[in-house]
Amino acid sequence: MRMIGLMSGTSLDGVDAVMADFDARGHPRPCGHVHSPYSAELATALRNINADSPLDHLLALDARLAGVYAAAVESLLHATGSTRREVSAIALHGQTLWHAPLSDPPVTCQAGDPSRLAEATGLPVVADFRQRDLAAGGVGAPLAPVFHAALLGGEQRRCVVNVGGVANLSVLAAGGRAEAGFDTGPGNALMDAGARRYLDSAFDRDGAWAASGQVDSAFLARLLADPYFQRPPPKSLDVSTFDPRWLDAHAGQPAQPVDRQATLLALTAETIAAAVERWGGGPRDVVITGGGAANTALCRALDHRLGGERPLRTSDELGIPALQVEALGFAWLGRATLLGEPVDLTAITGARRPTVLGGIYPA
Ligand SMILES: Nc1ncnc2c1ncn2[C@@H]1O[C@H](COP(=O)(O)OP(=O)(O)OP(=O)(O)O)[C@@H](O)[C@H]1O
Ligand SMILES: CC(=O)N[C@H]1[C@@H]2OC[C@@H](O2)[C@@H](O)[C@@H]1O[C@H](C)C(=O)O
Repeated sequence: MRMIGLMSGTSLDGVDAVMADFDARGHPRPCGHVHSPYSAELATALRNINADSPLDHLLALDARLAGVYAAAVESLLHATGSTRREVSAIALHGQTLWHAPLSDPPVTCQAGDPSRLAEATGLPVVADFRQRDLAAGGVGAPLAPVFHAALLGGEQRRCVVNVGGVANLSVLAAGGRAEAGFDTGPGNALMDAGARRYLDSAFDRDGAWAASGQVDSAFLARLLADPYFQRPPPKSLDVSTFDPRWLDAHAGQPAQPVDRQATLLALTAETIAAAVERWGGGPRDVVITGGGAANTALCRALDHRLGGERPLRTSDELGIPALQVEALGFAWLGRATLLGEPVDLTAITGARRPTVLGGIYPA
């Protein structure tokens, strides 16, 4: 079976589209990747969504994103020389506009109308993966632990950390089963906001700017006092939880922007390392995926902070490029949906029972 996985995450950098071939045992092999960046205007429109955004504006973005996804699929088909007939379906994460698993009722929304995507591409689309988990009593995220187990699980106990806009951890038991997983806190989003503001750049390449500043330990301690970091799993975040307003609500910010950036990098490294230590369950190796794996200063800080005998590795070293893991993972989830296979997130999201995730929109 050949699937297309589409992931557009909380960094709002664009869409990762991955072609995945599954072997008879259901193991996916990535065989093509394109990244289609969002225009600056679209990224800003998405970033500015809030509780007061008008419904017609949200619906227009929903329709518009479907067009962006359709264009990414066309680019991927072209880049891989594949025809539509070879592809079973597209698995679409969509763009999270809202995620409030603790509100009453719990809600989550991923935009990018799957009906329009099916119509535009002529391919079936599997989408809305998080809704069923919420309906079954789960917190709707992270879903990654189950596909991290399938893609990156091994003989040894292992923690996999994805550093996107938000960071999330998967705890894999020896043999590969996912035994826990949750969002640890900020990933790149706060650092990206600093880079946009002070470097006029989408992100701080290699974390070089942050690495040239001084960590403000007192300010870092105030940020680390946020109760989210101590709360036991299951737990998941909306990107708006740890946003620049959250940061600005803390007194005593470093006077120099570069020191603030250094402190934000330390915050991401510290909250991930503390989560691994507290909930990672005994000796393990740690693998990093997502865009944060390209931030060499962050990897250095995390490796140093973990201080383990085994050095931090990127998923590239296990054969799956860090920027492709999530899109490949959604291809894996989409295949399970097509086959009617329930996914067991009970130990991760707190769902009451395994469910078949997502909806199928026929071609
Ligand atoms: N060379 C690099 N140096 C530093 N940071 C980088 C580099 N390349 C990518 N990044 C970071 O990775 C981010 C994109 O990561 P990724 O695509 O994993 O995020 P995402 O999928 O949007 O997020 P999420 O996992 O939260 O849904 C960029 O916004 C940037 O912060
Ligand atoms: C609601 C939502 O979109 N959550 C994302 C986000 O980005 C990282 C982290 O927060 C994770 O919980 C999740 O994405 C991955 C793919 C997941 O579900 O595992």
